[in-house]
Amino acid sequence: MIKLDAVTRTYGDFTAVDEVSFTARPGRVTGFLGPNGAGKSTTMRVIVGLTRATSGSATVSGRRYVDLPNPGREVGVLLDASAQHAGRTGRETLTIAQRFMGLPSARVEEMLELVGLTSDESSRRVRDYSLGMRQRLGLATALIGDPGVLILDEPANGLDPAGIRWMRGLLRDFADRGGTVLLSSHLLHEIEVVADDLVVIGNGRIVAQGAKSELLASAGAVVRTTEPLVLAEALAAQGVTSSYVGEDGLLAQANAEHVGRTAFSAGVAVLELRPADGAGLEEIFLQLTADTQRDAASQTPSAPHLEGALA
Ligand SMILES: Nc1ncnc2c1ncn2[C@@H]1O[C@H](COP(=O)(O)OP(=O)(O)OP(=O)(O)O)[C@@H](O)[C@H]1O
Repeated sequence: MIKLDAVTRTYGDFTAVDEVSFTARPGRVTGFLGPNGAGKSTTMRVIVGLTRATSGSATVSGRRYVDLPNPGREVGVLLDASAQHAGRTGRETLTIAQRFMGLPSARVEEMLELVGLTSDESSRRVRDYSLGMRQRLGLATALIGDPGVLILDEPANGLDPAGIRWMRGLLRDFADRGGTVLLSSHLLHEIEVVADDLVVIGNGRIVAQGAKSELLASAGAVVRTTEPLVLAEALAAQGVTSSYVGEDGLLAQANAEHVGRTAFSAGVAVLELRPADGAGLEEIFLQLTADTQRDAASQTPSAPHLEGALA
């Protein structure tokens, strides 16, 4: 379990992380989402003691990371795959971790096999690794101590599609065996597929958190119609907010049946109608973080207010 209680980190008069509280639970994959510069990495660095919190507390398995006697046995950490020692081979990197944690030497081969690094690759120096190979090595280092908690910052970065699928299975399996996974990613589809819980951060503050299923269910329905403006007005007359998605689409804050009946009453032809949960994380993400996005084009007009929906 990872528990954050009102963690704040300031740099001068800039607040990078602002009173962040959440819990990542055993048996669940918690997806940590937010736009560039939102404070994800800083929060993760605070959890593992690489950055000091200005105030608030973060614990892993009930203790501060720095107080864990053999942290690698409790928490597997992959924050920056490029930060690994470039002059060592992959095998050397793992061997050092294995010795440091007092593990049997067989763990090195097991981990190489687990992450799919061949014998030839493991003998190359890390400086000659591709980004995907570095990620695999980073995951192997995170997992070698057989920890119960994983903290991974953008682990899918650089992985090919097969690698992403493999990692998804690995994380799912880890959580299903009772492990706790905290995972940040810009790949919203990945998070949507693998995460059980979501924590969304914008400008250093949590804007939503809760079970993914609840968060997505709160997204309403996506409807494609010949006359989105007419339908948006008909929905607004019933107090239902909606926002435009694409040229002829609306994301409405009501269930699909309600939207269908409203469209029928308004005489609008419906081309497609579905609950937003199939398509929705990107839309929800953009709406929740609309005030904090740096790219105005990514904002949807009249974004409904989901903020704090599950916080
Ligand atoms: N050492 C530092 N000194 C000053 N500002 C910092 C420092 N470290 C982080 N920040 C600032 O804190 C904010 C949060 O950065 P952080 O790296 O946590 O964001 P992020 O959500 O991980 O972003 P990204 O998705 O781009 O990786 C940014 O504005 C960043 O510039």
